This record gives sequence, C-alpha cells and structure tokens, in this order.
Amino acid sequence: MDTDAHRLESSLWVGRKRYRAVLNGWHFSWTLLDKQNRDRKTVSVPVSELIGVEEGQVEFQPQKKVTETDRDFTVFSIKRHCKGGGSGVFWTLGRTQFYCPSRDLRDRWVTQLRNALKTHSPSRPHRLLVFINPFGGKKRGRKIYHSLVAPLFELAGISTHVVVTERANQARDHILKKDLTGFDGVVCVGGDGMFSELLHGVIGRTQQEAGLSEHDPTVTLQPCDLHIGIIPAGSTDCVCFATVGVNDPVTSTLHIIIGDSQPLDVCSVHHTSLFVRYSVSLVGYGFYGDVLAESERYRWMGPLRYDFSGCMVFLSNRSYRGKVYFLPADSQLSSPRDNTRCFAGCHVCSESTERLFPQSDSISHTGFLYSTQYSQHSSPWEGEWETVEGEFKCISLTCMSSCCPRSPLGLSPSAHLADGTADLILVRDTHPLGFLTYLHRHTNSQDQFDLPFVEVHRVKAVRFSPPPGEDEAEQLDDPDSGGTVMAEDDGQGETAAGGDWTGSAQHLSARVQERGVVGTKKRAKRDFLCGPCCRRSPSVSVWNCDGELLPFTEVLCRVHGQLVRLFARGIEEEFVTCNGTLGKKNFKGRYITHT
Ligand SMILES: Nc1ncnc2c1ncn2[C@@H]1O[C@H](COP(=O)(O)OP(=O)(O)OP(=O)(O)O)[C@@H](O)[C@H]1O
Ligand SMILES: CCCCCCCCCCCCC/C=C/[C@@H](O)[C@H](CO)NC(C)=O
Ligand SMILES: [Ca+2]
Repeated sequence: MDTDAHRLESSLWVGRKRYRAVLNGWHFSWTLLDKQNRDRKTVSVPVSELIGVEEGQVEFQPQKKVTETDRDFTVFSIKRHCKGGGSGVFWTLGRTQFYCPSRDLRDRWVTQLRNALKTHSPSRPHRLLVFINPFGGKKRGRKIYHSLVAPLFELAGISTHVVVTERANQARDHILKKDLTGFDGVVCVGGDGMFSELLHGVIGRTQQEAGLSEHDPTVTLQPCDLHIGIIPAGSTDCVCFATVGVNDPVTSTLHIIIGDSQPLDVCSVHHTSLFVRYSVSLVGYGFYGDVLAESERYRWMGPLRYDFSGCMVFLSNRSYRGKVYFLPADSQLSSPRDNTRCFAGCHVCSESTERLFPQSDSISHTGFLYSTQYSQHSSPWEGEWETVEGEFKCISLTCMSSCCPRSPLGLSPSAHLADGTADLILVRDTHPLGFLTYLHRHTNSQDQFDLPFVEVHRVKAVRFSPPPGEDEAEQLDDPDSGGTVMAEDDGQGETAAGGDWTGSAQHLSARVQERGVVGTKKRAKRDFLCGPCCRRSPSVSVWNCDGELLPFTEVLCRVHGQLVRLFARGIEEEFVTCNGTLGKKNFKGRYITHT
C-alpha cells in the first residue's frame, strides 16, 4: 500500500478479479492485473465525476439497499452512453463494488475518496430549492422528481426544499421575494415555461439586490450567482436540450449534483422604456409567434399541440411587413455560418468570458470571476446599426442554437451559448414550398440558411417596428385588425402583468411598469389566428418569447453576455466522449468542431 495526504494505492478486488487501484488527487483508477501482475484494462474516473462513496455493498436500483460488511465499499460515478446517430450523450449512475483485504484499508479508501471529493469538487451544491410544475408537458413532473431525481440527490448528500407549484409564476415570485439563504441553486422540474420563471426570478432578484433597473436597456445587468438546474418534464425542453444535449432527467440530475456550471447569454426585451421579458432561446415574430398563439387553443393536446398548430399556421401562409434594425457583432470573432458548433469547453465562449469581463478581479461566492469594475458607463450600442425592411415569414432571434428534439441542430446550429451575441434570422416572404423547405431543413442536415430568401446575422441588439399605424393601440382597439386582446382568465392564477389584458396600450404599459414582467401566454390571447379559412389576414403577428406571447409588436432586444449560470456544461461531443464509436460525419456531415 502506498499512501499520503493526496494519494492512495493498493490492491482491491472487484468480484473475483484483482485490481491495482490508485487515487491521485484528481483521478481514481483501477487496473486489472493478470496472474503475472501485468496491467490489463484500466478504468479511470475523474474525482469530479464521483457521485458518492458508501461503506458496504450498496445497490441503488430500483431502491437503495445496503448490506453492511467490513471490507467492502461501493463507488457511484457518472457513466456515459451514446445511442448513436447524433442522439446525444446520456449520463447514468455507474456503480462499482470494491473488496479490500482488511477493514482498515477499506476505511482509508472511503475516507480518502470522500476527502478528494470535498477538495476537488468545491462547487457542488449542498442545498437546493426545487420547484415542480405538476401540469407541465405530460404532467409527469412529480413522478419524474420522486422516482428519478430525489434518490440521486439523497445519495449525493444534497438536501432539498421542494415546492410543488399551485399556480403560474409561483416559482418566480418565490425567488423574488423569499429568503434564499443557504441555497446553492434553484431547480425546476418542468419545461421551458418553468425555466423562464426561474430565469426571471433569479435575474430580477440579482438586479434588485444590486440596485439596477431592468427597464433601462443600456444598463449593464449584474451577472447572477445562483445557479439554475433544469429537470426536463415539459413539452419542448429546448433550454435543457440546447445546454445538455439531451432531455433526460437523470443526465440533468447528475450535472446538478457535480455542480457543473454553464454561463448563458440572455436577451432582454423592451418596449419603449419598459422591460418586457427575458429570453434565452427564441424571440420570434411571424411563424413562431403565430404557432404559439394558435397552440394555446389546443393546450389539451399536450406536446402535440405545437405540431398541430404548426400545420395550421403553415397552411395560413402569412407574412408580415416591418423594419428590423440590428447592431452586428464583431464578425472577426465568429459567424453564424462558420459551420462550427458550440460544444462543452467551447473556446469561442471561454474567450468571450475574458472579453465580457475584462478586469476580472473579484470572486463571487461560487468561485467565478467577475469584474468589480463592471462597466456601467460604456455604451452597449457601440457600432453601426443596420436596417432591413420588407415582408417576412418569420423573424427569429436566438441567443443559443435552440436545438430541441424537433430540431436536433436548432434554429441556428452554429450559435454559441455564452459568447455575448445572438443570431438574427430573417426569412423573407416566399412561396409556401420555399418556406416548407426552410422549415424542413431544421430537421435534417441541410443548411437552412442556404436559401435565397433567408439571411442570418450575428448581433448584439435588435429593434423591430411594424409598419406605421400598426402599433399596439390600434391592434387593441380594432377588432377587425385581428389584433384584439381579449379579457380572458383560465383560472390558473395571477400572472406578472395581471390577468386583465383589456383596455389600452397605455394601460398595458402601466401594468408592465408596475409588475416588471409581462404575463404568460394564458393571458396573451390575441384573437388574430382564425386558421386558413380566415376572412382577412392580420397585418401584424405576435412575438413568441421563449414560449410566452408578448403584448407589444414594437420591441428592442439586447443581449447580455453570460448573465446567468446553469448546472450544465454544454453539449458533449459524441465523437469525443464515446471514443470514436461515431464519426463527426454521422452527427451532421457539414459540421466541424472548434478545438
Ligand atoms: N401549478 C401550476 N398551474 C398552472 N400553471 C403553472 C403551474 N406551475 C407552473 N405553471 C406554468 O405553466 C407553464 C408551462 O409549464 P412548463 O414549461 O413546465 O410546461 P410546458 O409548457 O409543457 O413545456 P414547454 O414550456 O417546454 O413547452 C409555465 O409557463 C408555468 O408558468
Ligand atoms: C416539414 C417539417 C416542419 C418541421 C418544423 C420544425 C421546426 C422546429 C424548430 C424548433 C425551434 C424551437 C425553438 C424553441 C422555442 C422555445 O423557446 C419555445 C418554448 O418552449 N417553444 C415554442 C414551440 O415556441
Ligand atoms: Ca450566444
């Protein structure tokens, strides 16, 4: 046996086979020895990927079962699986049971492994605040949490406070108002809508504490310390998919347990001088706005509602006039058409950290560096604004690729999670077959930007104006314009802007100012979608902001680089992590990786 404070080495048995086990600070490895003591196969686990070390013979599936013995210990760690064909890297709980020649040695291994875990994984959460939406997706949130997630948290020694929500925006309000002392992160069990609640709560609270106004689009917002975890249990789970690579509750739980940290760009949406909402995945006008508005009528269909509404909206063949102003990002740094992808450890994103936080000289409690000279005074609007005017099928702004199970590479496959920019995709009016080709390319390996009616720009800010005379006030007042705002309450609780979307734009503005965040789609039912048989096409669409409808057509969007952090690490490359079982070509022929 060889041992010191950071190193332990001895023979151990796994089943009937003898191994040479070594713990050397960052790695725990065990090598199969043959009868001549020659090394055979080595298994190596980074200490950062250990989930727990238990005395005795411990089984976990389907429930934890402990058989107390003197000479055994069980190690739980992360195990990766690739199903192939670009379906992503799944994580499961790996288990290895070791037998030691003596009790003393067993105790040393257990102590030393636990010490290594503490020393080398300092950013692991100890206490989490969990919100479960019992109605999200297929309504399986509670079951997913109690059967798959909670036992893993318990195994990893993480304590939790669980809130099963009883109304929309309860999670957001809780984060904004309640005492969060002692929590290392907040977790939602639900879909993109639940994530959005946590996002608004965490950002809002951080700005309140920093004394910053969310309404002023020129203010540099304070980055948030409190990490957000997402256990996918929704209809689209786009944010989870785009930051982890799969929408699998166990994979996400394991990322949370080991304290992974992925910074994320966030777009703030403003109307005149009012803050409206934050977005990380999609701020979309035209097709995606119409699909969301239409889908609200079919909530009872569950996740299928988006497909059904997609067909309805496609058949209605609408396009909308407007003017788009945008502030381009530095084209020397990256481009939405450079055929790269943002994978875990992406160097474009890490270089952006240095650019976004140039004088990183203070350390937050999570150990991340932030600048104390957070530049409140430099103008975010440096550079030349460009303008595009015309008739659009859709206008989409996305801070990330926005890949999801429906679109494995997303709206903008080369977008980055944390580079301080968003991709603006303008799809001009075209014949239905052209638009269908564009949509279809989201689902396969063809380049959706290589079409004559599509353009894409990497941007820092965007402003949209509908044609003159098509502003909110008119939409609200003119029932024939298709923009009627209906007073409707589905009885599921209060939203940020309140339930009564009646009256004038001024009234709405006042409500937004009063409450900060505009309410959910349940209140945002503009009756402009009458399906393909509609008498007259509406002249304005509606904005879809991460699955919520916005009550304003004229908007200003600004990207805030790395404003929040998720318990994630970005998408792991199958080619790299699964050791050559897949070629990059299988993933999507035209993509190469930044190294
Ligand atoms: N108890 C509740 N009752 C009603 N609505 C709720 C409740 N808890 C949360 N919500 C709201 O439900 C909305 C949808 O929830 P969620 O995002 O979890 O599922 P989803 O809509 O099926 O998934 P996705 O957003 O991925 O499409 C959210 O906007 C959230 O604010
Ligand atoms: C002919 C086949 C047509 C298929 C069209 C597929 C297009 C899929 C594009 C998916 C983009 C998803 C962007 C994500 C948006 C989310 O923020 C939001 C909230 O969950 N989801 C929706 C549906 O608005
Ligand atoms: Ca980005």
